[in-house]
Amino acid sequence: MATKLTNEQIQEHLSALNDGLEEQQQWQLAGDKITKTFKFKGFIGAFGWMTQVAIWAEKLKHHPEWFNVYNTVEVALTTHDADGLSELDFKLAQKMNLYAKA
Ligand SMILES: C[C@H](O)[C@H](O)[C@H]1CNC2=NC(N)=NC(=O)C2=N1
Repeated sequence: MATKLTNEQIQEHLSALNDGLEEQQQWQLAGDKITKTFKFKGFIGAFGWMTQVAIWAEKLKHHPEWFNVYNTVEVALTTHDADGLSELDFKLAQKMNLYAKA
């Protein structure tokens, strides 16, 4: 079962996650969630990325909240079982960044 991170741990993880990313591409802390909007080349770009992420989400047993319109995917990550953010949110966020680059 995932453990809820402290505010200090969240700040550390967030800095590491956003390291080297332009401001537009950074994850934001929004209450008990981290959020980011991803843009792709068209719907197939967006949906292809979602498919890759979905396979990872199943592996991690950790699933995103997301909303897709055409080439845009709005993502919010949180750990429902922990009632806050856990390591798993940052693991999944890292994978999302990685697949968005490829
Ligand atoms: C049993 C199963 O692993 C849990 O219900 C998982 C599934 N996916 C999950 N995803 C997210 N985002 N938070 C959870 O607490 C969570 N729990």
